Amino acid sequence: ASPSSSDADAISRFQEYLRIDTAQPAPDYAAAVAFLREQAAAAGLEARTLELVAGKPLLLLRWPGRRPSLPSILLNSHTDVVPSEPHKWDHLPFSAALDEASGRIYARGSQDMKCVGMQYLEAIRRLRSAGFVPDRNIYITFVPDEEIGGHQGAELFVSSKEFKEMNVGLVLDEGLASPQEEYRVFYAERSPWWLTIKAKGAPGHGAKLYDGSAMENLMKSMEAIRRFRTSQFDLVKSGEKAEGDVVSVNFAYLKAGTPTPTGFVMNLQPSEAEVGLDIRIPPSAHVEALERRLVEEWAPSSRNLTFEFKQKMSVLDNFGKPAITPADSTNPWWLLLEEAVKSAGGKPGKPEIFPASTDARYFRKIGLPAFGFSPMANTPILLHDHNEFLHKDEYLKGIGIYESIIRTLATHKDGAKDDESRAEL
Ligand code: MET
Ligand SMILES: [Zn+2]
Ligand SMILES: [Zn+2]
Repeated sequence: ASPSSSDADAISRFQEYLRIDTAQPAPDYAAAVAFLREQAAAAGLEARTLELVAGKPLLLLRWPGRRPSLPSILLNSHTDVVPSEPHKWDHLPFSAALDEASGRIYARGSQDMKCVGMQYLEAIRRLRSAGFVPDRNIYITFVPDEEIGGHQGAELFVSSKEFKEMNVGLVLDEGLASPQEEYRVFYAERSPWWLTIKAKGAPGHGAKLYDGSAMENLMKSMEAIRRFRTSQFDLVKSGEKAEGDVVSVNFAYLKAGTPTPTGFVMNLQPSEAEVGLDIRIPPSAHVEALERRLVEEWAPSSRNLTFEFKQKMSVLDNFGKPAITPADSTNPWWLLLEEAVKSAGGKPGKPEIFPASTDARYFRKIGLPAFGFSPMANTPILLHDHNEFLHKDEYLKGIGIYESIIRTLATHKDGAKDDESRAEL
């Protein structure tokens, strides 16, 4: 096949994966795994489906290395995607429509992160047909449930016997699109806290001004939360701090009022009100201070408020230190990754803290180095947004970047005596 026809085939395969509806809360994991197993077979990979939790398959692929005792490389991606509001998109989120005029492929998951999973497989196909054989074992995992916290996905997997037998030395997981020409690389991430704050208060006539209503109790909290949010956002706006270095707080939902079949009662002040918060905490944050702020300022029981965590992840690893992967010359894997991106013609950016959260935290927690990287340059950041898209040429370029990365990381640098750090890998 000519290079252009194989590119067209690669695009079609990407579209096929994108068309599988794996949106939470009811992802079609069976269809995704069936499709990916076919792709793995075509790439000549060994495949196992681990059902660590019934109905939540985790696909584990292996490209055996010449020297399987060396630490292996794990290329991870998640198969689930976040929900969407289909009617608000220009192209339906699971149509994977290729807009011929612009070259954009529109789909939920086109950036987050079905692109990366398929690019791993396409890169391996190409390396194989070029006759490349890895020194190390290369593992590729497709994990469930990342978008709801990964507890029955990556978190379970890292403590499985299958994982321990893999002798993983380095993990690659997702990053973010970059509107500039530099590819973004992430060495740590913020930890998510998802919590609800509930207010109770005296009900009463809608015409009456009085203290201690549920709405008033909750609004005072929301004002305090907003002041804090503004203080953090200002640090980003002024350029003093990066997005991943501040605490973000956003309101996810509001729930209050007395519903009727035709709307809400207007002249009744409700006895309960509730808000949902998405908070992200950088590895360096003073967590105790934030917890105190929550108890004393945002949800004080004195104002009839209670809070409940739906998700509370720690910023620390198993040794009590911030879970970060060194991204400098002390880490030979970092040097190899940078070199591989450059030699494929890409520009790696300055390493950053991922502002959202990924499964990489579970690998970092147990002390493994993990980098977040999704090769999408010159692309607006649209994950979790309407009209998420990836340009087909960026997708194809990304395959080339992974060819270089996999080739470089898979190759054991024998006799690199001039470079002590490398000899350790
Ligand atoms: N990746 C998702 C996010 O950052 C889920 C994180 S786990 C709570 O929102
Ligand atoms: Zn993701
Ligand atoms: Zn996501």
